[in-house]
Amino acid sequence: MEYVVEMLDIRKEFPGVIANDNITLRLKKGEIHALLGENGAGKSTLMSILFGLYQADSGKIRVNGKDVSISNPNVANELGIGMVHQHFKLVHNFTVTENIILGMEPKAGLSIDIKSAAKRVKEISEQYGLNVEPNAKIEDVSVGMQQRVEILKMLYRNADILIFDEPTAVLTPQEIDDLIKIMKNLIKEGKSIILITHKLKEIKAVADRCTVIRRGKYIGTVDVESTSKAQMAEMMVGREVLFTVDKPEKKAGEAILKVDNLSVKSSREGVMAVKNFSFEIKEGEILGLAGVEGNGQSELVEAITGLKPITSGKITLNGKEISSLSIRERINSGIAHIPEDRQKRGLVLDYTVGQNMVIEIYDRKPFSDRGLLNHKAISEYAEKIVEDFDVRAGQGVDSITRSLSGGNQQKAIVGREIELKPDVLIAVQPTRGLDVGSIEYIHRRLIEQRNNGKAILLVSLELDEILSLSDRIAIINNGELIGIVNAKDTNENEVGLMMTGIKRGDTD
Ligand SMILES: Nc1ncnc2c1ncn2[C@@H]1O[C@H](COP(=O)(O)OP(=O)(O)OP(=O)(O)O)[C@@H](O)[C@H]1O
Repeated sequence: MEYVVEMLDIRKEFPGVIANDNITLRLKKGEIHALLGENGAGKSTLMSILFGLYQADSGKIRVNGKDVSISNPNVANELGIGMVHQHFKLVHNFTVTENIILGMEPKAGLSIDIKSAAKRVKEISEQYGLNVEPNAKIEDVSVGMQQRVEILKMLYRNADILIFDEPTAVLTPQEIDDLIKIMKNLIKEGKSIILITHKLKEIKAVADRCTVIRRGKYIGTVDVESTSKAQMAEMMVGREVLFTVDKPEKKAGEAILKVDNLSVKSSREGVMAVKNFSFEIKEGEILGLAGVEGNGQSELVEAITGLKPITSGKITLNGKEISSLSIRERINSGIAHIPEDRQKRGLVLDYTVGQNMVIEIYDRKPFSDRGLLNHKAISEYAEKIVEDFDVRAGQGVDSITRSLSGGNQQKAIVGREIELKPDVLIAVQPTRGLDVGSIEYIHRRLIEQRNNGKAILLVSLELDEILSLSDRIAIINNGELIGIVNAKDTNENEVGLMMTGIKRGDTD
């Protein structure tokens, strides 16, 4: 049997949008098959249909050659289909093993024996090189490890058709390399994989074939080895994508944001997350903050935006100290923030897109006047953001935000914050989860802000992004400033080395 899964002419409509418009995808046994498409193209919907979370309006699914009807995820499991979602579904105060057996029916009359379950978890972990400790608590392990627990959960249920939905979006570069090895091991052991990712580099590194969809429609399936990244990008977006941004030379002006000797506590008792950290960002400058995840970047950003109190030091905006101002007062003074976690901090998912676009400024004129909301002004303002940033939503600004695809939610936040025209924009992972076309657009808008004399703090785990957008790069390690270098006179190797704590000159 050549194909383990055949999804034929799958159609799924939501109010105002055809998410899947007769899509066909065929997965061969033993291959890694990438599924590529713009934000909102319909990838998650298609995979949710395969996993039994949604029902197709029409079309056919065959598994191992047989017609099947996948009415819910239990049926998918019985057919050997497993899925690792973008947002993990683990219970934090349970152990790895407890999470893995959670929801499994005990065999008639027998309770599940945790000890033998832990033993089997260990065996599977060793067989696939997952390195998971069965008795560790989820709250104590890294995000990369949590993902491996999700992988183990599928393997424990004997899944051999594995769906990964943007698995690398939450991982550090090292964890990405490890995941690539794990996926290759899985294939060696006879599994077949569907991989959703926006990163063409990853598709090139692991996938055998790639199916491309655009606006719900099937565009084609290509052999990855003989197709270039540019060709795949063009199939996906429908136009040529430039992988570089144009950044004109510019002399930076006066310092807008100044951080002096800042120290911030970590959420772990007795530990400082940021230690005596100082830098400034000038008018017309992008300062990149590079570091391995968890080295104090989040706390630094929280301290500047007012989400977390500082322990000592000073933060000044346009010459005025803001260290003890509230979040809203800081926004009103000219700080905007694209947060790390769009679902927790960025958006209220049950509000409409329109409401979310004015969430920080609805009490200003013209959006409200003497306590009355001006719905027309709010809609017009929101519609402009949605149009400029190409936020695709079935019912435009009236769509409930939860119904937007992940990437479109991200574009909405980025648009909202840039549109505030802030003096300082704190942009944390601004392009996480975005397709290459949208990344290109957001990069252009960030550079435009800089060219207009605004200051930007760019926090990103993508070194390529830091190096191509920043004017200067500050490197953080273990909460300390390792150094600030000019982007023009450095490279990935040097910044990578500094991220491990080695100062410039230390190696001479
Ligand atoms: N439950 C829902 N209700 C209404 N519309 C929905 C729902 N789920 C998805 N959609 C719409 O269907 C379209 C496809 O969304 P989907 O999440 O499948 O895209 P995607 O390709 O996975 O995007 P991304 O790369 O941004 O994650 C989008 O326009 C989205 O707004």
